[in-house]
Amino acid sequence: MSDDPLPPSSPTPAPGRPTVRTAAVIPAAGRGVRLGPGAPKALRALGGTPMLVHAVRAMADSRAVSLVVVVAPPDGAGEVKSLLDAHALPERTDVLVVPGGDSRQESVKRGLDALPEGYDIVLVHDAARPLVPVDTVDAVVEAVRDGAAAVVPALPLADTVKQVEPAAAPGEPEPVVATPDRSRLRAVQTPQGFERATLVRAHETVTDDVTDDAGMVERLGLTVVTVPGHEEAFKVTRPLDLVLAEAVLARRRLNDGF
Ligand SMILES: Nc1ccn([C@@H]2O[C@H](COP(=O)(O)OP(=O)(O)OP(=O)(O)O)[C@@H](O)[C@H]2O)c(=O)n1
Ligand SMILES: C[C@](O)(CO)[C@H](O)COP(=O)(O)O
Repeated sequence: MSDDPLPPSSPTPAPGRPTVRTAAVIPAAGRGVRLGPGAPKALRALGGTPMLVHAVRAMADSRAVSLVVVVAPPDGAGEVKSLLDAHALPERTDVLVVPGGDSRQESVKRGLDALPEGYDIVLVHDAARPLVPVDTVDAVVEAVRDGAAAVVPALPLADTVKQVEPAAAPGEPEPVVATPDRSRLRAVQTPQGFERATLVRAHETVTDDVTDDAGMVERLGLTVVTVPGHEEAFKVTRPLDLVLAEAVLARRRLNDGF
């Protein structure tokens, strides 16, 4: 099994600013149905190393992050713990493993419930985004440190987006009802960063199905801000994404000389 050395990292707190501790919650309890049959997605190999290990390292590579809470498949917490014990992480990073739930939202909530006191900034990062660069992680942390309640990495869209009505019956066409102004749309990634109290309140208050944590904060009526996302922070969702992730990793290894 390949076990790459850790790349160097990132931001030091501005002089005179109190150190605010940051934890990352990694929801990794999904099955990965869209990726096809196999082990739970987070445990599948990317460059010979489980995707989850890449994601944990991506968080731990940021000097801002001192605790990573991994939310494991419900019956797989022991396996995930052994897996992480077997891979190198920076000594400054503590890791907790907790069992997840039936939805991403529930898994994140379980991770939040396990967070010890003393962490005032929380990142939520999909295990399915194993290749997010450390600069993106640091930009999110910086924006929360600068006072934002919630921060998302965001990219402009390459495709035009259509809003459709559901098909009248399976196999029937979906009528297009609108073409939103693309210049004002963004595809958002993770890690998303939050003041801990805001994220906890969102998860205690919002009960409807929202596909990202920042969306839950929006439901509280609070402002979410963006920082530039990164193409390599894409989510491994379908089989082609895994091919792309392997190619990105191979290019990095070539550039890094190993
Ligand atoms: N019950 C769940 C469902 C999802 N996730 C996590 O949420 C992240 C984003 O979800 P997604 O990419 O949709 O993963 P899956 O739910 O595994 O994918 P699919 O919908 O194809 O099954 C992933 O890291 C996934 O492990 C989770 O922790 N708990
Ligand atoms: C959180 C997220 O990755 C932001 O783009 C996304 O909403 C997760 O969606 P999924 O369908 O649960 O993968």
